Amino acid sequence: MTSLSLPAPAKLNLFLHVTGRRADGYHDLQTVFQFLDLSDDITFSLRADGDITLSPEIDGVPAAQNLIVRAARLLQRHTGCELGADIRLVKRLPMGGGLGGGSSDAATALLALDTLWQTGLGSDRLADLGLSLGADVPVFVRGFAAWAEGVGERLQAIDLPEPWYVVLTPEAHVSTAAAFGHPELTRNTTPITMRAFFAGGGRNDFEPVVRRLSPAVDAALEWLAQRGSARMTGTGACVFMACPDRHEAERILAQAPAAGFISRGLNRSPAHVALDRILRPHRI
Ligand SMILES: C[C@@](CO)(OP(=O)(O)O)[C@H](O)COP(=O)(O)OP(=O)(O)OC[C@H]1O[C@@H](n2ccc(N)nc2=O)[C@H](O)[C@@H]1O
Ligand SMILES: Nc1ncnc2c1ncn2[C@@H]1O[C@H](COP(=O)(O)OP(=O)(O)O)[C@@H](O)[C@H]1O
Repeated sequence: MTSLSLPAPAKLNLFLHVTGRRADGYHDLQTVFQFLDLSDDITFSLRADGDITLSPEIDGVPAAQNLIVRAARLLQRHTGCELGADIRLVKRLPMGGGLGGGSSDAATALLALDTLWQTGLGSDRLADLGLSLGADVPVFVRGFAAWAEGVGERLQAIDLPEPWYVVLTPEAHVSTAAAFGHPELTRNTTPITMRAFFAGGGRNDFEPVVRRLSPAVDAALEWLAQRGSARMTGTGACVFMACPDRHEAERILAQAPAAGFISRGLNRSPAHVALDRILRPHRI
């Protein structure tokens, strides 16, 4: 195999609790991750000389800081692999919106290059490696919808309904570090059980602080909440609502005062579905 194309899907945090602050300054979380069928697409072509190239570059993100290139370099360093890759990125996921696009791109790079370079780490070790790039990378590497604890690395598969979502993308950039560092963030939410989540429990602890930081997020949440159960994903700025069907999601989006998209919730990452098809084309 000399080249490989894989999607890098978005995620939603169906709820997000901050349950404590750790000695290293990071925060313990409880969350549920589900994937969306909206993805970036990334093509990896083998190079024999060890170079990593990325095109096109993302405006404002130099290639060396792009999580795709950082993931590729990390895998090279970790395995001693002397191969390289030319990488083409089709970016569709809004950035900095709590949809996890950068982490998902990094995870897809780890999965694709582990295959293309035949470094054979597999998803457990890739997930450990990916954690050093970002707290959201492991769930994308593992590829199953998950109940998550710790900083998001302790994952347990969870079987969720796969509804159509309407997702609004208000014009706001909310820095993850600023949201975690906000003096008014609730940092001691009592952990809940999976049963309580399925009974409708859980919220996003970042909503109050992000609504105060961003009038656009506040307005989008207020508008969506008039139509059903609306929530913010991650540290924002995107907000979402599950709908009974695709038609209803389209209808709500058409009336929305902010830009957005509709997308299906998925319990299995499209990156894994695509990789399985490539590696095991004859399996039913
Ligand atoms: C909040 C979540 C929920 O899924 O999503 P996003 O809103 O970013 O999508 C994630 O936990 C975000 O993970 P990620 O975006 O990978 O964060 P990182 O780059 O690892 O961390 C950025 C900064 O946020 C703070 N941080 C992050 C995670 C965490 N559990 N505790 C923290 O205090 C730290 O100050 C860190 O330096
Ligand atoms: N491949 C990438 N795609 C998106 N963002 C990236 C990428 N590589 C690095 N970044 C940086 O990561 C930041 C967070 O991006 P993203 O993962 O889309 O948002 P979030 O963490 O809110 O879900 C971006 O603003 C950008 O500076």
